[in-house]
Amino acid sequence: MTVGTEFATPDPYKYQPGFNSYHVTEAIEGAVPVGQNSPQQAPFGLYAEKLSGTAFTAPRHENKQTWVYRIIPSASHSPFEKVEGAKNFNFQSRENTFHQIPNQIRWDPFAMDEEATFLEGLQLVAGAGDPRVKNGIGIYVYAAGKDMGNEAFYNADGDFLFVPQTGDLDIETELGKLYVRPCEIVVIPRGIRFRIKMPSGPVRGYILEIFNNHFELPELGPIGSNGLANARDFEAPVAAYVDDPTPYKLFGKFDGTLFSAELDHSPFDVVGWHGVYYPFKYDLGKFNTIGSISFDHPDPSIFTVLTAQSDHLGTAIADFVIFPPRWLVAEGTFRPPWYHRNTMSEFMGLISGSYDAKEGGGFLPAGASLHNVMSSHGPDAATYNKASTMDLKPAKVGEGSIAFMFESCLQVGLTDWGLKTCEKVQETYNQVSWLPIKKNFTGPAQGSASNPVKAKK
Ligand SMILES: O=C(O)Cc1cc(O)ccc1O
Ligand SMILES: [Fe+2]
Repeated sequence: MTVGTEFATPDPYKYQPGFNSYHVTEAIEGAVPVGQNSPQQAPFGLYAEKLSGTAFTAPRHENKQTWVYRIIPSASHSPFEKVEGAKNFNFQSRENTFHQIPNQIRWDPFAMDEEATFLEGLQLVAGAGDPRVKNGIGIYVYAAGKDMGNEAFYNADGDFLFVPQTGDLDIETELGKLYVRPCEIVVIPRGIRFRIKMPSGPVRGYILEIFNNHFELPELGPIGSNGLANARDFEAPVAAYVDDPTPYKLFGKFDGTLFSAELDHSPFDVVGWHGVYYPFKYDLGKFNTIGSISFDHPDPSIFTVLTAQSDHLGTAIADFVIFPPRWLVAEGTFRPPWYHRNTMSEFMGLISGSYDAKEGGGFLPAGASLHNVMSSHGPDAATYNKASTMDLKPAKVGEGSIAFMFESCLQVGLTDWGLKTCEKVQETYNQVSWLPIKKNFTGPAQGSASNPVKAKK
């Protein structure tokens, strides 16, 4: 058995381990002042700057902030101007209305776009809520083939959780560098400036954006003090800076609208930092999967990697859930997911392989599905037929596969791009999956001798 994903490309960067850990990191020894945050003059002529990810007054266990020591303050840029008519941008702005549809939706694999930079190839597929009141989510796909060059981006609306499906992301952030491959995820919290290069060729993947709070590890309850995604396996970057007078264009997403400003230097000029507000990555291959070792199919919450809570304890604005390779041993049990309707909405994607509830095909790597609030779904006919008659020996499912779900308490709407422009929606998803399911009922016919109650017409 291997733990962690084996990658073809070695990771060129160093990291600091831990989830929500307090980190201190210096690219030049002594860049972070000793004993105080804001001395009259910071070391090496650096500027001290605070980056707040929660209200100043947030309780200690929630409080997230970082002090950065940088060459030029981040405020040194030209005024922001709205970007008009840019390629592809269809963010969650006031002008964008969603299509609210109760039907089950499934998409063929989203297209690659080798001509686009990450920002040009970022498409909002679905979303809910409003960034202005910090309540809601965005679900994106990205497809790109060009490095961002001297362009950087920050998102004022929320945190981004990237799920790469094709190609490696080399991400330069203010707080250091992260190299992220398919089967790894990366979170870039609100406000942190970054740019993306793609050293292994064109990239494609999914992004979950949350307007509320931040991602946390789920509670473990009776599981105990270890299991699922372990804190030690999350990795934060170490400080890395460039002292570079090349002009940069800084893009900002603010209320779903894209703005840009000019800088006369690199925004990646932080020489040292300390705090708990930083980007981080995680290898999904390190997830410690837990499941039923007696009978019945458990709720998928046992597969939660990260959760972003709403203000209602236990109800997530968005959970990030994975379905990794695992053993199924439950006895006397229909092992795939049950048929169900859920008060939460379920957006699913596939990084590689196949998914055990869709033996009939059609849910493909780089594709997706959406089962909205109370939209009925579950195994397709082929899956039911197989799983209801199979010999229940212990079996490994999902070998070489990894599916995931963004599960939200919010009803999710589709953008024009997600419903039409992408041209990937499968018109017959519902018909091919569930209409072929046969009636197996073996009870006595109504009105017969053993069941004299007549059916009311
Ligand atoms: O619908 C799905 O495929 C996702 C899912 C998986 C599971 O094991 C139980 C419930 C659920 O919604
Ligand atoms: Fe489901």
